[in-house]
Amino acid sequence: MKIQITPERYVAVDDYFNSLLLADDTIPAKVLAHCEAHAMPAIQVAPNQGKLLNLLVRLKGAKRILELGTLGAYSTVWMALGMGPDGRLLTLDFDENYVRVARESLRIAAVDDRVEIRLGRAADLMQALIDEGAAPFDFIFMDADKENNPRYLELALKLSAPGTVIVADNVVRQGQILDAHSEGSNIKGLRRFFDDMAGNERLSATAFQTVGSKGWDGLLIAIVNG
Ligand SMILES: C[S@@+](CC[C@H](N)C(=O)[O-])C[C@H]1O[C@@H](n2cnc3c(N)ncnc32)[C@H](O)[C@@H]1O
Repeated sequence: MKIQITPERYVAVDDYFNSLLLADDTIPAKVLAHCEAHAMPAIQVAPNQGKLLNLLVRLKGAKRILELGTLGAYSTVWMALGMGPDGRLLTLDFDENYVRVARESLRIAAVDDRVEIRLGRAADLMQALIDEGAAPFDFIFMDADKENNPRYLELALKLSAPGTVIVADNVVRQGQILDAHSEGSNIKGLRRFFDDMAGNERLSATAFQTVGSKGWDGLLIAIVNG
């Protein structure tokens, strides 16, 4: 039998896995429904990627998490549920309307006691954390504008310690990452980000492609070396 590889088939495989493996994850599902009801752009992580973040947080035993790019707090909630009640998560976004929806998401998920949202430009807020001598984070999820990823990496390293895990979303962008001559600011930013990763002895990293409901994209996962 010749198997047809189609976008629909990738989505069907995700649906199959999610129906079995995410069936008990009812809280993030409620948060996603809340985001959809408020017409948030559907640019949040896919459910199986949210679960991956949750598992990575648990594998790491992360108790201090920084997120760049909150949107409706869907990924935030997945990570907050993974770190448990004694963890603290700080998430940054510059869009007041998104933050309003996100605050409600945190209440729906009952994690508002352990998650703080700061409103502003991610780079400015990260610099403020450095200036105030914030303790290192043990997990950093980069999911704001990709144009500034090189700057975010530089700042993230100042907010890290050996063992800090850094995850970055949307690093494939339908394969556009291969376009060395792209004029797109996001692709330029991502390509510089990969160059900076590659040339940095403090980091060990890998990246992989994802397909499914979010199209063809990918994640990068890195650890700060000891
Ligand atoms: C892809 S969405 C985040 C999705 C979210 N992490 C999730 O998976 O549920 C990107 C978010 O980054 C925010 N953003 C973009 N540029 C930013 C910047 N320079 N500073 C702060 N937030 C920014 C946008 O407002 C948007 O909410």
